[in-house]
Amino acid sequence: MADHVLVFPFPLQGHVNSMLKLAELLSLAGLHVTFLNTDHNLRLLARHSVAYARLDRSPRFRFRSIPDGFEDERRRSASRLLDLLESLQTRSVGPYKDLLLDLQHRDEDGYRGWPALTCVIADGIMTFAADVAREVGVPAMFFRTVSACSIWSYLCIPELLRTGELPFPDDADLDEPIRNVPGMEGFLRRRDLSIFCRNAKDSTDPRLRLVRTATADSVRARALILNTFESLEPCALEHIRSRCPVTYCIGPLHALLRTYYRLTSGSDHEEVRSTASASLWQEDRSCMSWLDAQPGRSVVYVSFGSLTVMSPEDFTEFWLGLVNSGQRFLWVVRRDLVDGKELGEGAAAAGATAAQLEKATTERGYLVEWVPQEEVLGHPAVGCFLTHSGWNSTLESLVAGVPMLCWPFFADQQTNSRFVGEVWRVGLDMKDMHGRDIVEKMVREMMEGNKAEELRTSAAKMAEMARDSVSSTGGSSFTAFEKLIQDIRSLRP
Ligand SMILES: O=c1ccn([C@@H]2O[C@H](COP(=O)(O)OP(=O)(O)O[C@H]3O[C@H](CO)[C@@H](O)[C@H](O)[C@H]3O)[C@@H](O)[C@H]2O)c(=O)[nH]1
Ligand SMILES: C[C@H]1CC[C@@H]2C(C(=O)O)=CO[C@@H](O)[C@@H]21
Repeated sequence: MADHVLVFPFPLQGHVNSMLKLAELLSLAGLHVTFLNTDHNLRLLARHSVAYARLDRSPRFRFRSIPDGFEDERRRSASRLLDLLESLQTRSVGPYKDLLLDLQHRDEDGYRGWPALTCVIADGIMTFAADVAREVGVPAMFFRTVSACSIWSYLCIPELLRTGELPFPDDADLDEPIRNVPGMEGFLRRRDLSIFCRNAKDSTDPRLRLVRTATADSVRARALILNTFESLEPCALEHIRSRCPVTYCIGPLHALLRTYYRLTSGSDHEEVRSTASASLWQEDRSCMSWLDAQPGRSVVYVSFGSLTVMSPEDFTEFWLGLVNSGQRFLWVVRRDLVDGKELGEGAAAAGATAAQLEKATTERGYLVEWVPQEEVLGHPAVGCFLTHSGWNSTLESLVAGVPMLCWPFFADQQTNSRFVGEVWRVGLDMKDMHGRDIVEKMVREMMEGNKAEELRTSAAKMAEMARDSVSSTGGSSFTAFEKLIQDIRSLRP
């Protein structure tokens, strides 16, 4: 008898990336998988993702979509996250329930031989997705796309509020240590809690409430699945397990997927990095040829993920800092990276210095709108990653052994970057710092001299730990994934 899982990510790039990898893994392990997108994202995936093209032909995999309730085709940007969630909860919930009811029966929709739904794996930020599944009699598990350290800090929000550590006073010293996140007492400062905590004036702040309640609900699930590995976050995981004993750590998912490709194809699949891409935007592959022409470890790869927005001033300061550092750089400049501007206007915002910047960029830099990031990080020319510390980017950099310079924007990123700098020691944390001189100084530290060598050595060790965790001979994530499959199979009605 076969099993069938519906995987439903929150419809943003960072969530779709990891959950599509999870979905592909489930299918490689022999399960039937329905991957649920919003109509908007399915159109983008179908146009731009290499993984989509391959998976859509696979007999055990199918894509389905429902409306997200937004009328327009504009990007689902950081400023619209709460509206997007609200719209999913109110307008998409009907079509979602209808789909689940359909999938409870076999052979619907012409898919002969497809088994009835065994379980739903929903993004933990969408509590309603599991509620509806249970309502129609389908068991549900949660997948959280963020780090265990940030999840644990979110679980401590009630205690931070109770003890008065939250909200921060108006004139808060952001370097003040945080005392009520057990296990992080020695190094977590106010500034390392999510910006959602920093910005909250009281406990009713909507973003604070979202991460607090969604996280509390995620750990009440029958199982929680995380894209991390045991040896990376042992302390946070121990605390999370005190609330949610069945927590599967199966990351880094992109590395586990490579293990499975090797096992199922019998060869060391060289194309894996590109075939796994779940991009919602067109990847500009010309950057790979540009990288081919650069010396080993000479390039600073710069990307702030899919949601970060920065002021024209910060954009200019980053650009000047990179140019003044004298290093080569490859920079992902999304159309909507610079606040309220289109690509090109950001450059214009540099004002009088634009010509100077452009000349230096032509000599040493390369600006693109979107790249195949896993491949870029795996390229020998890349020496460090200037990142916003999104969890996928962090894991991709860890696996590639590339040291990180962190400039977090929001959500889990403030906490991730502290771990990169202080706990894992595989990079430097530049949070809350601004200005060309800082950028120049820190980029130089990352790329030249003793510090750079130290960071490379610890990044290489960390990469080895990550690879060990996905090894088919007893790796913790590999083993946890096998247990997860057994758990899912045991749910069959
Ligand atoms: O040019 C690019 C730039 C990025 N990526 C990929 O896009 C993903 C970006 O994900 P992430 O690094 O996690 O950043 P965000 O897009 O900002 O992700 C959101 O979702 C993550 C998972 O929940 C959170 O950790 C972040 O804080 C949140 O902003 C990664 O897999 C990258 O490989 C590309 O493929 N090409
Ligand atoms: C919807 C955004 C706010 C919190 C979400 C999140 C998480 O904690 O799961 C991380 O990054 C953002 O994409 C999500």
